[in-house]
Amino acid sequence: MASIYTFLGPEGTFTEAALLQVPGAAEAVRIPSPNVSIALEKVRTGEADAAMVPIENSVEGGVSATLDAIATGEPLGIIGEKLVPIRFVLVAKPGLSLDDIKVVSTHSHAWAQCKQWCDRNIPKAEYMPGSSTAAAAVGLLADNCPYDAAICAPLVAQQRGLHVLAEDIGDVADAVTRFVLVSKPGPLPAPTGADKTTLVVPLPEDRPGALMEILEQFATRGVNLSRIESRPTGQFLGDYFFSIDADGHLAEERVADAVRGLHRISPQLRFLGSYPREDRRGYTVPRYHQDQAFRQAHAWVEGILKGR
Ligand SMILES: O=C(O)C(=O)Cc1ccccc1
Repeated sequence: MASIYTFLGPEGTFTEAALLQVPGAAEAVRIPSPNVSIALEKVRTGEADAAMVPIENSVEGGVSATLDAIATGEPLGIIGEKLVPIRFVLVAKPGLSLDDIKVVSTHSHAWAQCKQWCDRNIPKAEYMPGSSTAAAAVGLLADNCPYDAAICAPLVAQQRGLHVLAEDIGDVADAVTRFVLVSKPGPLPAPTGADKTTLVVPLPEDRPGALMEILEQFATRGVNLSRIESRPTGQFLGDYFFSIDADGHLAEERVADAVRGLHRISPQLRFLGSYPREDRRGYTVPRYHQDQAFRQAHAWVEGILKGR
């Protein structure tokens, strides 16, 4: 287990709440980072052993800052995931009421998840992007803060004694955010039967069917995908990579075989990790995609080649 953790800070973010679910993290050293890139860089340089960062949520989809920062630079590995139910509160400078709110700051995903509430209750308020919900909330305590209110977790509002104007302002009652624990590449966590594998696959060539060829590698081996997102590489217009989560562990033959297939098509792919699913949801693998079927098929071909 890691002994020094970093996370998207400051104290009181949803990301810190996710980190505190990791056994031992509450007693370990926890260094806040001002953004996801800096958190991952601390792992690359060895300043931290592992970083907790948001990757996906049930309302907004993928967290682009994380998908991009993990896809480039010195390779990193995902060793675990945590799911956190998200509840938002609106905090404001003392003395203000809803009608006084002209500018609101928060993390872009929090804003997207409270948009309908804001349209209904503070329709004139403009949005000012913040690096995290907690950074926006704590900013209200500074002199000359350029915004009037922030959307954040109840925890940071309570910790900092902030003036709460409204509670439970999320548009979707059961919103959940998924966070991943990232370290330097190393041995994979053992397979549990309910695992996830994360990959970054650059689209090999701009030609008809290139994406279908990538998807076929999973489909023909019975590997289900739970997330696929395209992100621009930043090199030139129209150049994309795919960030993919697949059900299963690299130690399973069907996943390994799919990843080998992907490597033939897109040799620059990145394997980011195989790790236990937080929801422990297993998957049914038909007989012909199970390890034994792969091994028998392999042995059968070997036998023919050896003249048996
Ligand atoms: O800003 C935070 O508190 C975070 O941890 C990122 C985030 C933002 C919105 C929903 C979930 C996580």
